[in-house]
Amino acid sequence: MSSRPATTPSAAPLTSWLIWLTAAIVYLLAVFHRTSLGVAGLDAAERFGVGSAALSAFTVLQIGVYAAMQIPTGVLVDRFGPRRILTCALVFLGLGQVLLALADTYAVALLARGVLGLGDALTFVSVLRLAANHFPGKQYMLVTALTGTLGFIGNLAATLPLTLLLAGPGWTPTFLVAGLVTLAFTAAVTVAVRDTPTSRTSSSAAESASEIAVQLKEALRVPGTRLGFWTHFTTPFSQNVMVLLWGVPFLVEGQGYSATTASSLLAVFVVGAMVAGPVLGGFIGRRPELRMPLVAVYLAATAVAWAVLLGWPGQVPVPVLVAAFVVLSFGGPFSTVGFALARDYNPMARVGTATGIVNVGGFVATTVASLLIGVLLEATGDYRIALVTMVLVLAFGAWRICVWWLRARAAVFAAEDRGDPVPVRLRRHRWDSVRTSFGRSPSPV
Ligand SMILES: N[C@@H](Cc1c[nH]cn1)C(=O)NCC(=O)O
Repeated sequence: MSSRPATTPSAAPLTSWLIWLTAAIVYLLAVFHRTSLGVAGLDAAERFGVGSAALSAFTVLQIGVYAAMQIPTGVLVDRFGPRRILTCALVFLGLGQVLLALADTYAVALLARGVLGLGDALTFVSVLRLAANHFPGKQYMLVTALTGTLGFIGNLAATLPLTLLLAGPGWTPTFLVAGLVTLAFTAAVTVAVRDTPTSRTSSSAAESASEIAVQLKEALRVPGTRLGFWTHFTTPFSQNVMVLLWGVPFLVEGQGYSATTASSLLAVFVVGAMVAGPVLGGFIGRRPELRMPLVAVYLAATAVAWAVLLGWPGQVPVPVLVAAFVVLSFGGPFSTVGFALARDYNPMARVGTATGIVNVGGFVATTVASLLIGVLLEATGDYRIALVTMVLVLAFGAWRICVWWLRARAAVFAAEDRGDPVPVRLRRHRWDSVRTSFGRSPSPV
């Protein structure tokens, strides 16, 4: 069973909130830097004399670095503590952006985005690991959701304000200042962040490669980690795919709306997630036994939203699009359930590793769905057919959630039967005996 400090208070003190806020601002900065090429893409193409294929290499590199680093980040943060890893993140983010500000060749710019991607990859899991140290389980969902909300503020800052700065002071001053401010923020982290309520830094003993492999295997063996992975796989990808890539083309080419209407409609995703995150996080934190039933209801609502979007005859009216996008925008907030599962079902020393594993889920679903949509669109030229991918990925994820939900419940009941403490009290149902059909003996909670 998970080891928790015996002294965890029922509500975190103000200092914990200030420590979290400092760390969450690092995430805000990371999302700002991550999304800054969205509006700077055309300037980049002009500055470096490259076309759209070379531009997309920036995104591919960034996503590649982010994905490859999630599990190593989890391991590093468990080993060296979030304070040190967040400081490294700021250094990479700041140096990357300074390098981009001064870059005058495409190769240097690509290197800059790679360095920046490394900093970005180190951030989110570190913030959650810090939150796990400072907040009791019932506040963790809220804190995770609020972290996501701060990320959206970083995203918003990288839209109109950044456009105005690029049009005014220009590329070099804008990115130079952004990079230097990020580097300077290391001072705030050094002064304000404490890894745990009782110590400035925390680190585990040096581990060999084989011990790290065991730690990873142990985290993966826990049904709660797997359930978290599939929950994070299934809930946020609709929102991500629409916002990051296919939303505007679907609305403009597939539905015949203007580019302005399309980008205004995409704002629904940001506003919906920013509002829903804290509300959902606060509620689920108080009623953790309801989190998976609510995820199930949300996935059913997502399926209905896609059925309406894809089945509507002719152009989908704006109010219907808004309603469907509001539903899809709750995917980010619901994805935080995955991180809460990682925290609740793993010992504290392994929460970073488990969080890294869970974070990979959303990335995999978003990438697979985006690529499949592109392939199907190329083959058929029909957005409705291409976007059926979303329903298929949703159905696959929902199936995996069902499998691991039953396994996680079986592990909780087995722990209860042994007299072990469990993070969430569940009520047994008749269908809980279905677990035997999956042919697994109950794994550790
Ligand atoms: N699913 C997001 C987190 C989130 C919370 N609310 C809305 N989104 C996520 O996994 N983020 C990882 C990152 O690095 O941004």
